[in-house]
Amino acid sequence: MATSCKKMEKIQGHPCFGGNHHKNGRMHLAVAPKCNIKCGYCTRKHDCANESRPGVTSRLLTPAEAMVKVREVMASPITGPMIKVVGIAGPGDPLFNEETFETFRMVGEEFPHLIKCLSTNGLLLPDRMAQLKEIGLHSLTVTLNALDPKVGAKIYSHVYYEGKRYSGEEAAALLLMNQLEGIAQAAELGLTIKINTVLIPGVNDDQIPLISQKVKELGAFVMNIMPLIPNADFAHVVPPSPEQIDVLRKANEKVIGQFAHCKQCRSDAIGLIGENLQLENPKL
Ligand SMILES: C[S@+](CC[C@H](N)C(=O)[O-])C[C@H]1O[C@@H](n2cnc3c(N)ncnc32)[C@H](O)[C@@H]1O
Ligand code: SF4
Repeated sequence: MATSCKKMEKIQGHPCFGGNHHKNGRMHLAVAPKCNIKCGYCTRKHDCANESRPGVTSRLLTPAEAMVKVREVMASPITGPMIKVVGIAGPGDPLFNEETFETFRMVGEEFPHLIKCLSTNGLLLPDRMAQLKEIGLHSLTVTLNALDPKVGAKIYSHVYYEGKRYSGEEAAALLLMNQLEGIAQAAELGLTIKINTVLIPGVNDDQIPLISQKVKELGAFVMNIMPLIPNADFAHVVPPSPEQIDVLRKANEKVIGQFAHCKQCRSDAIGLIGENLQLENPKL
């Protein structure tokens, strides 16, 4: 399907989907604390202003507090002109928190020109797709680390779905089924889809080419192969070097476009990619 002009315009405004990342910024709203799965590399316990990695936030916001922040950021001469995207990326899983939907509704009413963007592990994508359509989501990022449930079982210790806790291969297979179905539905809806894949050396190396092929077929726009930040169960794993990531991206770019500017942002980052103006100016 050809990408429409309106869609292209929005993609060009989005720094995390190949848009101009020197000019266009994003604002993450940390309104989603709970998560419904457990990735072996994830830790959300620390709150350190100097630490910049996914899952870290200085303070959780309620939807009303998030709106106060959006108004301040949009009114500021420093950030107002650069912010094109409002994203919800945690610190937990946005689809598992009602606050995500409430916040997007309020943002849409007051700032309809801001691009709405969300990152998820994908478990609830099929269940939440109608709501994502209703709030006018534009860009969706899904983290997909394995196509083989045997590999998935090494990454995910449990999955909590419809009131039941799953573990092992059963958990990984359930997560995968919903991720693939969710990506297909999102593509059908016309969302711009990025796939995050965390490279965990010795665990999911062989999954990367399979994932790139599969998500291209399903209609994803771009892939973001990210290096593991050694933490939690994977604290002992030596992370891949930037050169290794580069080689992998090059090997897969013929299959699907590769995003190369990811700075593995915090859940409350504001500014250009790699920047968090909030930390420099807590008033923001
Ligand atoms: C902005 S998203 C958060 C949304 C959702 N919780 C998820 O995991 O998809 C954060 C991204 O950083 C990844 N991430 C979290 N901890 C990480 C770590 N220690 N090393 C590398 N990537 C990590 C997640 O897998 C996800 O792709
Ligand atoms: S889905 Fe995201 S928030 Fe949940 S455990 Fe994994 S990385 Fe952490």
